[in-house]
Amino acid sequence: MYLVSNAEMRRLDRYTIEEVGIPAIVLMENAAAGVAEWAAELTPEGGHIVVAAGKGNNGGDGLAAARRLSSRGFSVDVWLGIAPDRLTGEAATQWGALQHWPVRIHVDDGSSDWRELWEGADLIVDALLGTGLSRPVDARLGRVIDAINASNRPVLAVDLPSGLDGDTGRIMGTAIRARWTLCLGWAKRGLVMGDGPRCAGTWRVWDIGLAPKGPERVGASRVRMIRKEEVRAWVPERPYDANKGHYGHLLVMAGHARMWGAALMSAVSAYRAGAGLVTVAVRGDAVPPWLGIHPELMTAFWNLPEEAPALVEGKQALVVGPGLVRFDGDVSWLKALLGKVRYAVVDAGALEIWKEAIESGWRPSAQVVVTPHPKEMARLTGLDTAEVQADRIEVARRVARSCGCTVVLKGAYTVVAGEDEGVWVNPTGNPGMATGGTGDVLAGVIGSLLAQGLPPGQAAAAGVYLHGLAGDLAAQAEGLASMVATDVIAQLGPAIRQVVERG
Ligand SMILES: NC(=O)C1=CN([C@@H]2O[C@H](COP(=O)(O)OP(=O)(O)OC[C@H]3O[C@@H](n4cnc5c(N)ncnc54)[C@H](O)[C@@H]3O)[C@@H](O)[C@H]2O)[C@H](O)CC1
Ligand SMILES: [K+]
Repeated sequence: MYLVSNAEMRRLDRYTIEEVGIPAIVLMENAAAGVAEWAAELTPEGGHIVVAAGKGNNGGDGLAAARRLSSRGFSVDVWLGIAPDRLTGEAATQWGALQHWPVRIHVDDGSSDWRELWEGADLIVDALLGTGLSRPVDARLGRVIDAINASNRPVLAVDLPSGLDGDTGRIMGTAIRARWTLCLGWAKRGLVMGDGPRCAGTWRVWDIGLAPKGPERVGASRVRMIRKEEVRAWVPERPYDANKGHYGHLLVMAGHARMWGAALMSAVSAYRAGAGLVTVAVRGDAVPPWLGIHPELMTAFWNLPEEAPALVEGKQALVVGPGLVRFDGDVSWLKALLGKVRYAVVDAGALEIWKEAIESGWRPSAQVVVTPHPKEMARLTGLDTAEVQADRIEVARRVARSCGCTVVLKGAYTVVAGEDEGVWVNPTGNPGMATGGTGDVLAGVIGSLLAQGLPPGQAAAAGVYLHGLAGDLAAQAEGLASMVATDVIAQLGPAIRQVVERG
């Protein structure tokens, strides 16, 4: 499923209308059918629905939905934010049609906030502004948006919560806080960035009949949500004659001393995600007692940085960094390491070292997946965290392009940017995953998929999807506040089963 910008959406609409020949009013009717369908599901039978309609096509969608909801037996009020004679195009057509249905109509007087109207609704349909938002919301419309929010009545937003920028997810002055959003045609980027997740509530995409080849034809940039079906196709199969050699050997170079748990969690997660063999590289020369919790793990020993590269020989992939602290000479050590393996995940403690090496002009022969969280990304790019968060997709894409690697920018709606400019956004996961160790788990899962032979983009996208899904299952079992990283590990198996098994 594509995630498009406002400008791309306009091109996609135009392509279907002008080149494919489906009239705009048909698309609007399709949109309205979806809005009416969901609104009807959300409202008690015969309940009271108030539609807030703006002056453009988003308002037109709302007017058409009002008509349909009235026909379905709901009591409908329509509020219009512009003098009716100033409506144009399809919205004007919808206004004309609406006059033949028994709905109560209110036209904005420019001064009141219509508080009582909103407070009396079982459901408010927000059709004030959609992809046409082009400037901050003015005082007049702002007053109404604030009153709708203050009413605390449930809101279903049409296409986008009004006031939210569809490109960036930024609130333009003020914005509707919707409980649900029906996104029309294609998903909009603003839903997964900035304030989008907070303003849009639960959202889904409704097919309004746009031509499926549109994104290719109009040259939409390749930003997509990761779908379960894709992940299913990527996860390696387990034929009856499988042996562990088919599923790769991963080396985990990670935490020691106070952060040994990072190594353990990465390594166990890698096994849970299907790796054939996992070796943990241990500083020192004795097997630490904590490794005994998981006797399926293998160990390799090293003391001096220059001993590290030899350990990766014969392994299909490497995870380096979780819980790792810096030590002298580490730039050349990491360079040597990334010269001896095909695939690597560079995470946490290794990211700074990797940055230094990259800035000196060096490029690894390994295909690298880096997994920064927003703060680490800020350090990598010299931006501040807010700047990273304000433009997650483009920041990730830029680093992927300039460093020649795959970038996983963690956080709500994790972004995966491939070397080839393709971007995936992950729909799974929840705020319960903001707990120590979940990043180590992710590094292990991606490393595992790399060891099993998935190319970096797929390993990263499948990894974040499965990791998030395991987190969702852990949240179901333990609750958002109580779940911990080992709960996520415990749910990796059920998550993979859910993806691999059809249905
Ligand atoms: N085009 C199509 O074929 C389809 C569009 N659909 C829906 O239409 C909207 C986009 O419609 P558009 O008329 O382009 O814009 P809006 O309705 O979002 O905005 C209306 C109007 O408002 C003005 N405006 C911009 N910013 C502000 C502001 N801050 N305050 C007040 N007014 C503002 C601007 O001049 C706009 O012209 C899309 O989201 C869909 O809902 C249908 O789905 C069918 C196909
Ligand atoms: K809207």
